[in-house]
Amino acid sequence: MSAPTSKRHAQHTPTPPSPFLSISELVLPWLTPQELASISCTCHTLSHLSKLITTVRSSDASRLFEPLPIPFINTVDSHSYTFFLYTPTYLTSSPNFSRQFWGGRINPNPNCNTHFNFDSFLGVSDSVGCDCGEICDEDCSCAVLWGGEMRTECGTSCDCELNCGNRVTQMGVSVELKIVRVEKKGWGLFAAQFIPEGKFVCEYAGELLTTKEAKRRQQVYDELAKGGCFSSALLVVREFLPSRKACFRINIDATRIGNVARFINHSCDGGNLSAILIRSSGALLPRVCFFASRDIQAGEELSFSYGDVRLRPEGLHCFCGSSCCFGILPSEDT
Ligand SMILES: C[S@@+](CC[C@H](N)C(=O)[O-])C[C@H]1O[C@@H](n2cnc3c(N)ncnc32)[C@H](O)[C@@H]1O
Repeated sequence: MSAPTSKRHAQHTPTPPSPFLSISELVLPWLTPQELASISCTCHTLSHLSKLITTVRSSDASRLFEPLPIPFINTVDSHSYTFFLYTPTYLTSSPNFSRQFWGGRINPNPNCNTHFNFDSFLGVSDSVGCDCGEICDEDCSCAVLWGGEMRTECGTSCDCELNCGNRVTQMGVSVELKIVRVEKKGWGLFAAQFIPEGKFVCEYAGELLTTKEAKRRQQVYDELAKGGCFSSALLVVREFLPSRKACFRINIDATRIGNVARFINHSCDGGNLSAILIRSSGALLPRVCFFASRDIQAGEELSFSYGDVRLRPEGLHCFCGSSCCFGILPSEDT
């Protein structure tokens, strides 16, 4: 005699997810917000899944690439998040992908939680690193003090490990941050905890461009900005030689692919962040990293001055709110 099966029990037996649901969960996180919006109109299940994806996306702009989640917070309008591709460090060539998995329940991204991809760096094969062992001591030859705007760290040509104290910019964003929608400025990056003066905040990550390509893109971005609904994030940093007659120029474009630094707004008073060039042993090019230039309280917006000021009457209005505001957003004279 077989045991009776209660109707209640039969109702609660978990049913395997339908192939449609499983495939949707794998495919939808690859879609852009526009594609998600149009697909969510087609049926109730896809609408529900799209909402879940939006919630996960707005809870972490970094898609698990950084040690801490960096949420989007918006009390100003209906934007839940902004869409871009994420890279935790600079890319020396244009990415060969145009989509990135973002917002699914299981993230298949193989780079998750690896904060620093040395392989993407232009290396110097015969460069000399330190041989301090696993963790460097105070006499480490890599820890040369160059003064305010440049520092050196251990890198690929060193024996030490990633948790060596002379690799402070190589572990990703380790302070709590949030991306907040601000009236008239779009999104802005804010401190979600107290950040002491001198603390590393984040790298400026994106596509490393030739100056020719940077100039071409800047012209395109300037045209698009005239339409009013476009934010570009192309940073140009110049490193002057001691003679100051020539300079080495780094162009990083975080507009299409970048990290949370792409949300840092301009402040005419210089803001609370300093951009410092970090040269790692074994890497040919320095990285641009932001450090707190003073103590920053939880809830303060992070900002810096957008480089050389070129006051253009037709430039965008500046809403930095500082007492020395020029009224016009500086833009790079490429
Ligand atoms: C690198 S993005 C910063 C993030 C941007 N707010 C966003 O929503 O993506 C630079 C753009 O932000 C805006 N922005 C930055 N600082 C600003 C300021 N002080 N006043 C007005 N707009 C600003 C401009 O549109 C500028 O082109």
